[in-house]
Amino acid sequence: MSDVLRISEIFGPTIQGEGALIGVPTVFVRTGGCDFRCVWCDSLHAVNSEYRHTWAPMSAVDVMAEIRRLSGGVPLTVTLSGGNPAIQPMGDLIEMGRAEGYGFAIETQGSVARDWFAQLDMLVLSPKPPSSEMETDWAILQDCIDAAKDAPTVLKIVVFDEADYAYARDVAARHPDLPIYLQPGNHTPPPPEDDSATVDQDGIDARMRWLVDRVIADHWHAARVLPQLHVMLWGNKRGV
Ligand SMILES: C[S@@+](CC[C@H](N)C(=O)[O-])C[C@H]1O[C@@H](n2cnc3c(N)ncnc32)[C@H](O)[C@@H]1O
Ligand SMILES: Nc1nc2[nH]cc(C(=O)O)c2c(=O)[nH]1
Ligand code: SF4
Ligand SMILES: [Mg+2]
Repeated sequence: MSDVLRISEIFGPTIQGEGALIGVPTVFVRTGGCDFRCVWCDSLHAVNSEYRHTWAPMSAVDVMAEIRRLSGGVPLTVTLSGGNPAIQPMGDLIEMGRAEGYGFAIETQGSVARDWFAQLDMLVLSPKPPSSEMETDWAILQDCIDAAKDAPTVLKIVVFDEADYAYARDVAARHPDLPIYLQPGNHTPPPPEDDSATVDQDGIDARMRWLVDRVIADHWHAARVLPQLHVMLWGNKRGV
């Protein structure tokens, strides 16, 4: 139980604003550090190394104590996000929390597979479309799916444009058995030093209407299109 986790922030409970668990009360554990640099990342304070002085080294015991405090000791679903939480040793935290009745979901881009994915209540794989300027390693994405074994696994793709949409169709064709969620990109992500920056919600809504039209025109009836609910409610504010 001695592994150190690099933690950017622990906040909540709030509601999960994205994807399969949208609306579900959750505490977020946001880790610091990422192996990707998506051009439109909305969480650069947990990615860029110039912010690493804000990332606290914490033991799984310390993180669990904070989750317990925030949740009033009443078990809920904990969401591990980041940065990329898959580059951190999360196994002990998950084991400890599950023993107390807490559930664990993770948001990760599918670039690192871990044995402990099999202990999750929800693995959200969010491979990155062309607009991110990142490349997908399809073999590693498959390793992530395999590592999850029987743990519920879903795909969540951010879509900004036609090329991203084509990418999402490709991901769905490669993994027809996995539920797939599409979310419109926020083209006004917060600069890492100013999370009060305003969001162009009208622009995001227009992109979501385009995305809905696109899905319907293709008769892509297995797709699920959702907004970032927390962005609609609180804009780019951090910690919600
Ligand atoms: C900040 S990431 C952290 C977890 C992990 N690194 C990942 O990308 O899945 C959490 C989720 O936010 C999404 N996201 C990041 N920036 C976004 C933006 N500008 N618009 C919409 N979704 C965004 C990511 O695609 C991912 O699904
Ligand atoms: N409410 C809320 N929902 C979220 N879903 C994914 C988030 C993330 O940044 O990973 C996030 C977040 O930061 N807040
Ligand atoms: S993988 Fe996730 S945390 Fe990392 S840069 Fe991309 S969106 Fe941000
Ligand atoms: Mg976010």
